[in-house]
Amino acid sequence: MISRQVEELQEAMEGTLGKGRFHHTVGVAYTAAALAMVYEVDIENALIAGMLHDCGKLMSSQEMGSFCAEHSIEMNEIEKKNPGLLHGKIGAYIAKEKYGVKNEDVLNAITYHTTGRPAMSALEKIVFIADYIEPNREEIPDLAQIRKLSFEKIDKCLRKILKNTLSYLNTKNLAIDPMTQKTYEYYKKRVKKEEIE
Ligand SMILES: Nc1ncnc2c1ncn2[C@@H]1O[C@H](COP(=O)(O)OP(=O)(O)O)[C@@H](O)[C@H]1O
Repeated sequence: MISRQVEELQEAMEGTLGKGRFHHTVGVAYTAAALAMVYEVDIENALIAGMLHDCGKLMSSQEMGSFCAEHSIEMNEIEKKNPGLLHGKIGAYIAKEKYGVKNEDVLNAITYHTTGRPAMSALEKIVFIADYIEPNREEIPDLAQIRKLSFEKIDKCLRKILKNTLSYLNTKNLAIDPMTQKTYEYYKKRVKKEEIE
């Protein structure tokens, strides 16, 4: 059963996000819940993290920079150059301060949903993947294969998503957060190790 908290968060997101982003958000929340069933993660936490993952996206790049400065949220050089990357950190701040989320794993899943990070928790992996594969996503290379893989071999799926994301980002003229490359290297090694064992 969907909790009152999840219901309220969904209503709050419907009232604040644009229609497209709201549909994406609900897609992420329920895809994260389905992955949580497979990987034995708390379903409620997956729904909450999914519902709130983009709640930090309601501002312009300039506003993101000022928001972080005002609320003492640390910004690295890449984030200063490409403030859109800050929406994860800002989202986690809003999730905690406005929506009362206390669970650190949920807050980390929101913080790292765009870049990932090495050695992610199961919930962090699930939200990162759900953001990429949810049903409203279109026109991503190998998406059908990645969707299938996400329910079968989670680290292999992460490796594939990170590789595709890096290829895609290299075609764009923007500052790439090196965390994505680090995360890719980490999961490449991990999958290799799993294959040997
Ligand atoms: N390492 C990175 N460096 C710079 N931009 C990135 C990086 N990873 C993802 N992005 C870009 O950040 C934007 C937001 O991504 P994401 O948070 O996954 O989207 P969503 O709004 O669907 O949650 C996308 O345009 C994506 O291509």
